Parts: sequence; C-alpha cells; structure tokens
Amino acid sequence: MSSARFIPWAEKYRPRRIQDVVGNEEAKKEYVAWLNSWIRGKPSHKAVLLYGPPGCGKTSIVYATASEYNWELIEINASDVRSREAIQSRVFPAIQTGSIYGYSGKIILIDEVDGVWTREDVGGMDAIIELISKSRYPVVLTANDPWDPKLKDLREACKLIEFKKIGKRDVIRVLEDICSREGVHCDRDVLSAIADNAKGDLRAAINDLQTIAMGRKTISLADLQILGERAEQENMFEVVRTVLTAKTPEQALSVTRLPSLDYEMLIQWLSENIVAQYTPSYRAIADAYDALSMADIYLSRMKREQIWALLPYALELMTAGVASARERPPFKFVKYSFPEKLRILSRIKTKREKFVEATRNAARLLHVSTSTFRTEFLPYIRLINSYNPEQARRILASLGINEETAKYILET
Ligand SMILES: Nc1ncnc2c1ncn2[C@@H]1O[C@H](COP(=O)(O)OP(=O)(O)OP(=O)(O)O)[C@@H](O)[C@H]1O
Repeated sequence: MSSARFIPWAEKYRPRRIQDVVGNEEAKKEYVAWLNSWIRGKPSHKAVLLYGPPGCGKTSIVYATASEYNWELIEINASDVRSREAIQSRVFPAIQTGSIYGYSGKIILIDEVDGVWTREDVGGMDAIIELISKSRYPVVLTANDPWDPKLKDLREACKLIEFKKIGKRDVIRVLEDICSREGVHCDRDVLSAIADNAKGDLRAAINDLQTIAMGRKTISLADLQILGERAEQENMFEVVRTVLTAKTPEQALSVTRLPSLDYEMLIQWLSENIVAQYTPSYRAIADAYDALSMADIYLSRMKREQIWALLPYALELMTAGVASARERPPFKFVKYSFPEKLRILSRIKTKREKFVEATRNAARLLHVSTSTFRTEFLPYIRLINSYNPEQARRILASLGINEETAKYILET
C-alpha cells in the first residue's frame, strides 16, 4: 500500500497561492496590506495575530504568502516558545540574521499561541513580546481564542485580524476541486451534506471527504451513512484525533476540559486506535499502552475505593501520557474505528443482562453474593451439566432459573 494514500488531503491540498485561500476576503486583504507595509519599510505593526475558529485558513494564508513573496518561513512550534531561554537560544538568531540565499525575505510564524502557555511556563510570553519588538521581520501569530486572559499583553503588541468560518459555497468549491484532482466522483448533494456537517471548518470537511472516499472512486448519498454514524461519534473521533496527534501534552490534556467527555469511553477508543495511529513505531505504541493501562488502574482503584482524587491523574495519563509516547511517527491520516470491545458488548447485551439477573436471583436464594455464586457454585453446576444436563436443569429450576435463562447461565 503506498504511503501517499495516507497523506492527509488537508495537507496535500493546502493552498499554495493567496488566491487559493478561499473566503475571508477582508481579513486576507488586511493581512496582505500589512505585509506590503513591511516591503515599503513602514510596517504599521511589527506583528499580527490572526484569530478565528479552527480550519478557516489562518495558517494557510501565511504559507501561501510566504511562497508567493518568496520569503523564508520560519515556523516556531509551540514547544519552542515556552521558556525565555528556549526562545532566546533558538528563535532570536533567526529574527536577527539575514535570510538565506535564494529568499528575498523572511516571515516568522508562531502557530496556535493560545495552546502554548500554562502556569508553569516561565517567561515565554514576555520573551515573545521581546521577540516582536526586536524582530527585523514580520511576525505572525495565530490563535483560536484571542480573548484568553493569558494573551492580554500579546494582544496589545499585535494588530488583530479576525478570520471567520468558511461559507458553505466556498467549502463545496474546495471539496469539488479535491474530488476532481483525486479522480473521485461525488454527487453535489453529498458535498453539500459534508459542508453542512463541517460547520465552516474546512479542515474538518476535507477530513470527512477523505474518510468517505477511502477505497472508493464514486461516492453517492448512501455512502453518507458513514457521516451519519460519525455525527453520533463525532465528538469521540475528534477527541481521539486531538489526543493521538497532539503536538504538546497540553493539547492532549485540553480534551479533559470538555464538559461531555466520557472518560471510560475514551479509554476504549484510544485502546482501539493507538496502533493505527502510532504504527510503525513499536516504542510509541508500547509507551501509549503503558500510560493507558496506568490510567485504567487508577480509574478502577478510584471506583473501588471511592478515591475521587485519583481522577485527575487518570485523565492526565490517558491524554497527556498517551500523547507523550516516545518516537511517535509523523502524523498520517488514519480512519479511526469504533472499539471492538464495545461492539461485542452491545451484541451480547441481552445475553449479559439475562445472565446477571439470573445469577442475582440464584445468589439471593442461596444467601451468597453474586460473585460467590459465580465463582463457587456455577462451575460445579456447569460441570454437572456436562455429564447430566437434566440434573443441572433441575438444580437451576430449584434456584428459580427457568429453562430459557438456564441456557444463558450454562453457556456463558
Ligand atoms: N480558507 C481556506 N482555503 C483553502 N483551504 C483551506 C482554507 N482554510 C482551511 N483550509 C484547508 O484546511 C487545512 C487547515 O487549514 P489551516 O491550517 O489554515 O487552518 P487554521 O485556520 O490555521 O486552523 P487552526 O486554528 O486549527 O490551526 C489546510 O491545510 C487546507 O487544506
């Protein structure tokens, strides 16, 4: 199987030119005008903060302008900007030296600044502000939520440009273009449904299209069922993707702040999908499962002994712990699957319910706990059943278990 299949389409089709970045015309104009003010040598501000919802083109416009202007793009990732020392040693040299041969300028991009700082980070914010004031080149920052109190000083040092969700028509246009370049035939109704579902997040729309198109050359409305199932599980897909592709432990941890997070489910989902995302790195897979199994131990101790203070540790392990696995392979697009364990459990749900009810009744009649009944009585009844089914059924009947339920008790 060629690895090209796994390149996320959202990356493969990231706009190369300014005109390919769709929507947000005003914001784009304002941003380009600011860049041009640098070319004229009189920048109105040394930095801009592009802000807005995910997947609307904030990072893409920076890439596109860098390539059109033939400027070297210095991208500083979140972990580089967390402490003053890191910024001074790694970033300052880049903002003060000339650009390398072949480029006519330089642009500094610090992506997703709102995800960067935590209370423990020392001086990172001040260092960024210092970086902006000393930089000889335009500095671009991006954020989803610029009103985060952490960003107050940064806001004052930047020109703010708002990006909004992408309109449905533009989303469809981009999806159509991708379909034609991928040789996939897709009805307009399908694209329209994908666009509705993505709610203005173009990255999500492209990811959905790729999910549905996997292994197909024609997509019809019927195939949208995948999206229907996905709508139900949408949160989980996103949560799993956030954890397994987090660039920093904090990003992974952010899912624990979701009010609707079902952490028992999350463990099942991660357990099902870690291998797909972290293959081929055995080390990453092993580390991730180690973290997950510790989380599982904490959770069961928490429940058994009612020590609720263990919950934060379990949550950190299953998110930041999993995301901190060593040697994680570069991000590739994988289709996440529903946990097999839950599928099996739901298939045998009726059977299990009958079993639980029957053992509960029998245990009550015998004046023992259900677990004693299961471990100390049931094996003998099953043994008797293998030699003399009639006798076993008589014993069960005396315990109030009828013919039909006896079947579940004896089989399970
Ligand atoms: N306006 C757009 N025009 C064309 N493609 C876009 C646009 N916005 C997003 N995309 C697609 O979605 C992908 C992600 O977009 P981008 O990284 O620019 O989002 P962002 O706004 O920076 O989001 P985030 O806040 O999550 O970083 C791009 O690689 C591209 O494929």
